[in-house]
Amino acid sequence: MLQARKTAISWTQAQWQDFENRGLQLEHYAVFESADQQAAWYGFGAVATFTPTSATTAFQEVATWLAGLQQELATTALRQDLAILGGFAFTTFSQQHNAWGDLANGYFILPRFLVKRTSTETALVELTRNNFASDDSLVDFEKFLPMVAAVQVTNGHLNSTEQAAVWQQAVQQVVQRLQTDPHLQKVVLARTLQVTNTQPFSNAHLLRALRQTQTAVYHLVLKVADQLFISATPERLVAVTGKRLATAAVAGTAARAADLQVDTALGAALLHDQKNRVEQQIVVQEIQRRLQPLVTNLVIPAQPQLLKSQQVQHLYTPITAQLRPTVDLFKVVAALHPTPALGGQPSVSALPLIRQLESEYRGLFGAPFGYVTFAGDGEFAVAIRSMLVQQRQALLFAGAGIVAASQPAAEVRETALKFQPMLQLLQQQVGDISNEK
Ligand SMILES: C=C(O[C@@H]1C=C(C(=O)O)C=C[C@H]1O)C(=O)O
Repeated sequence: MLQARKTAISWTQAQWQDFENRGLQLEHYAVFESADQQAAWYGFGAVATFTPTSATTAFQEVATWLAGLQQELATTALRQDLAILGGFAFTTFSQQHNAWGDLANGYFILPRFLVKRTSTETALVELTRNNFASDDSLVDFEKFLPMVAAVQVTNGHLNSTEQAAVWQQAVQQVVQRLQTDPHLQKVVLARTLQVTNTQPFSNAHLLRALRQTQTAVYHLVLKVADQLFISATPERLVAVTGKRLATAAVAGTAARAADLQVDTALGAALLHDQKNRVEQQIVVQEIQRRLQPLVTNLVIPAQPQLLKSQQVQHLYTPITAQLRPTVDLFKVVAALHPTPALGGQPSVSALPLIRQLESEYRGLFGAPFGYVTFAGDGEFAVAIRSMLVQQRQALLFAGAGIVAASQPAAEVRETALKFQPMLQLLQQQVGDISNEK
C-alpha cells in the first residue's frame, strides 16, 4: 500500500540549492522544469523504479506500471500531486556495447519525495510503502537526504573527440539516398562528441550551470547511480491536462546573434527559407496524420513561428487538440514518437538508416522525457541538446534533419551549434576545452 501526504513549502534559494546538492548524492534524482516555467517536478530517491523491456512496448509497459501504482495508493485525494518521472529510450537497444548502462532502455522513478511547483503552489509530497517516520514530512525529508558538505569547486582540463568528417560523409550518403529514393523525404542524423575531463565532473555544478546558461528551455535531469543525463531542450513532445492536448512541430534551424538586428534578420531568413520550410512542413503534416484518429478539434496554424533558445532558433508550429474519450497521454506519446523532427519521414525507412549510420546508440537522446501524474496528466519533452555524464566522461548528442537539398558541411555547422548548450555546462566547470580530432 502506498501512503502519501503533502505539505506546502516556501524554501529560500539557499535551501533549494542545499536540497538539490544533497539530492544529487542519492541513488536517484530527477528534474523536469518546463520551458514556460509553469510546472516543475523534482524527484528525490525512489519508492519504485521501472525499466521498459523494449522501445516498441515501452509506452504500454510504463502505463501498466503506473496503473498498478495507482491501485496501490491508499488515497485518491493526491492524484494530481503524485507523479512518475523519467525518460523513454529512442529505440530498442540494439548494440552489444553502449554507454548507457542501466538507462539503455529508458528509466522511470516513483520518487520517495516529490517537490511539485506550479504557478499556484509549491509542495513537498512524501510517498512510502511503509509508515511515515515522523508526523512531519519536512523532518522526514531532512533525515532522508544525505548530509553533504559544500560542493567543491572543481577545475580540470577537458579533451574532446568528435568525428565530424566521418559524420559529414554519412550525411552525404543520406543526401544521395534522398535524391534517388522518391519515398524517402527526411532523415535526422545525429553525431556525438565525447568529452573527457582530468577529474570527475561535479553534478551540482552542471545543474547550476544549466539553470544559469540555458533559459527559456526545458531542464531535464535523471541521475541513476553514477550516471547523469541532462537535457536543455526547447522542444515539447506533448502536454496533456484533462482532455486538452498541446504538441509542437519543431524543425529547421538557424544561428542566433547577439546583435538584435542581425538576430531578427537570421530569423526572418529562416522563416522564408525553402529547404527549412520543407523540413518543418514534413513534421507538421506527419503529426497531423498521426493525431487525427486520437483527437478532435485539432488546431494547426498555417504559418510557423520562431522558437528561440540560447544558441539556435527553429521553425515552430504549436498544435492543440482534444483527446478522444479512450485516449490517454501514453497513447499519444506512442503515436508521436519519434516524430520526423527526430526520426525522419517515413519512419520505416529513416530509422534503419539511423541505426546503420550512427556510431552511438541514442539511449535517452531525442526520446520522450517527462512526468505523468496519478491523475493521468503530464508532459513529455523531446530530450535533445543533451548528454550523458559519468564521472570523468561526457557524451554529447546533436542531430540535424537531412533533406534532399541539405548541404553536409552546413549540417556539421548546425550540429556544432547544437552541442553548445551542453558544452557550456562542461566548460563553465573547468574552463576552456581543447580539441583533439
Ligand atoms: C535533432 C536535433 O534537433 C532537431 C532537429 C532540428 C533541425 O534539423 O533543424 C531542429 C530541432 C529539433 O527538432 C538536435 O538538436 O539534436
